[in-house]
Amino acid sequence: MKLLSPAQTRALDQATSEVQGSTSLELMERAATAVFDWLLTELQPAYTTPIHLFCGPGNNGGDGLALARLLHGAGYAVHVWLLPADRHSADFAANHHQLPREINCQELDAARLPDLPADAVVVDALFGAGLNRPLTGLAAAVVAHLNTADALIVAVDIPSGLLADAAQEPDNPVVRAQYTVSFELPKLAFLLPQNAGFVGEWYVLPIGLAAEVIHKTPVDNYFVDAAFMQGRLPARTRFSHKGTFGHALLLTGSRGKLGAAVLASKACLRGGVGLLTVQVPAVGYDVLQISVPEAMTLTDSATDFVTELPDLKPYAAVGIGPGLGQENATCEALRQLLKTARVPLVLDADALNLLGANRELLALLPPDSLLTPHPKEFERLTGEPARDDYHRLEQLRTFARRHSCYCVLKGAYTALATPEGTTYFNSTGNPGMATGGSGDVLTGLLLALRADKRLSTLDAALLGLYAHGRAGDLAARETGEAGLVAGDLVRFIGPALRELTALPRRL
Ligand SMILES: NC(=O)C1=CN([C@@H]2O[C@H](COP(=O)(O)OP(=O)(O)OC[C@H]3O[C@@H](n4cnc5c(N)ncnc54)[C@H](O)[C@@H]3O)[C@@H](O)[C@H]2O)[C@@H](O)CC1
Ligand SMILES: [K+]
Repeated sequence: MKLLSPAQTRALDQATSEVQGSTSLELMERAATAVFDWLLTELQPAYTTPIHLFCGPGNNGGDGLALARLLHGAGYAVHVWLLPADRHSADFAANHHQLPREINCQELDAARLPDLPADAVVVDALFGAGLNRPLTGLAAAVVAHLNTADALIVAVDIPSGLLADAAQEPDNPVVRAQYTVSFELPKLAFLLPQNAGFVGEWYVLPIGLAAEVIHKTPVDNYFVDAAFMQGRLPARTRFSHKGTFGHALLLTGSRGKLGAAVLASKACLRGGVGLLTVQVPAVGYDVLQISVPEAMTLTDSATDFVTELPDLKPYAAVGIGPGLGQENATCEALRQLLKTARVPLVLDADALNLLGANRELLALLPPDSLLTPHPKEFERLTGEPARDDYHRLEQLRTFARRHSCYCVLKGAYTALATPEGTTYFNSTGNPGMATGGSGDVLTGLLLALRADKRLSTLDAALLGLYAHGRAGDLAARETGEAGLVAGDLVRFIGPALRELTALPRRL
């Protein structure tokens, strides 16, 4: 799915009306009906549940008024609170006019803000995508009031006070919703950790906006869902052989961190690699041979850490990082790898820390390398702490452009920035995956996909991130989130990839 800017969203609304020959008021009715259906299905309020709708002066408020009418018509106990304003949008006015007289509808007054019992549902329809400055005055007081109430808050389109695609000062008033119900496409704001406390659990409801217009709208950001992944992983043909899926080399492990080497190796094999050779320090020989018999093991001349590169000729892709440690001699091996490798690279963990500590090495990164830092590793790579999540995203884009690489930023909605400046946000995964070794599994899986000669760098990266999260979701069904360990992810890579595999064409 595409992530549109507020201006593009407005343009899409208008274009939809033109293409479909409908009015913006009809579109608003569709939006309100979608929220109405969602509320009844997901929240299942009792007829006695007090539902308080807080409506602003624009179309977000118009959505709230239309929703109040629908709820009232279905027999629910609604109460409408209006934010006084000099001007109202035309569709707000139309819905205000249509509001049945029996509905209790009052203007908000700073001196007498309404009591909101704990069993009430609050609908936040104060401001939506039209917000262009921080809330002040009465609107700010209402937001503060809602945030102290125990009632359940559902934000329409976006929590009021939150900007759809830009940062705001930490003390700006923003509604803290339990649920955010948005239309057609998600917003960038929903994907960033700093907004989680405002957005809560979010839903995107289809309201039939013009697909052909969305298709033509150029964007920088994508949300990677199942539909987006369709067709990216070709099925294996009967005559495929080991060479098709490549021979991967993994440089990994140091004394006490061979578990990382084992996890990454197993993930690479489960990721479908044709052949895997693992180079570990001498101390890791038995460990690897016994734990991962499917892989070939090369040992370094050093006992405790990796210091050398084997001949790189046989390999289709090289991965480096899991459990590597940060010895100087390891750094030299990394330098050699960057200088000599002519095949796709995947760099993770200590390989990234070494790059961060020796930033002159970044100039040696071969184009199209894939880096998989988490925020702390990314900060070491840039050397500049991010002001907030939006700034960090900007840094990620700049980094990928500057170094012509694909750079991941691991997190709840892991981001992938491409050298062309596009960012993809992964949709799979769960908090159970915040556990040691999870990243090593990702590295191994990505390495397998990069060794697969059928896949572009972008598809390999998207498939790896999506399948990794999906493996976590499948594993958590069995283990629960707390009980999930990285080894469980390895077990579910196969099923996750199977779900993604394109079915052969049929007539
Ligand atoms: N995206 C879609 O496809 C659809 C959107 N609709 C709704 O329309 C909304 C956007 O409507 P609008 O563009 O009218 O915008 P809003 O309803 O978000 O509010 C805009 C109004 O608030 C004023 N305003 C902006 N910032 C303010 C501030 N800090 N303090 C006080 N006033 C402020 C503006 O001058 C304007 O009058 C969406 O969020 C959504 O709820 C739906 O009705 C129909 C479909
Ligand atoms: K809102």
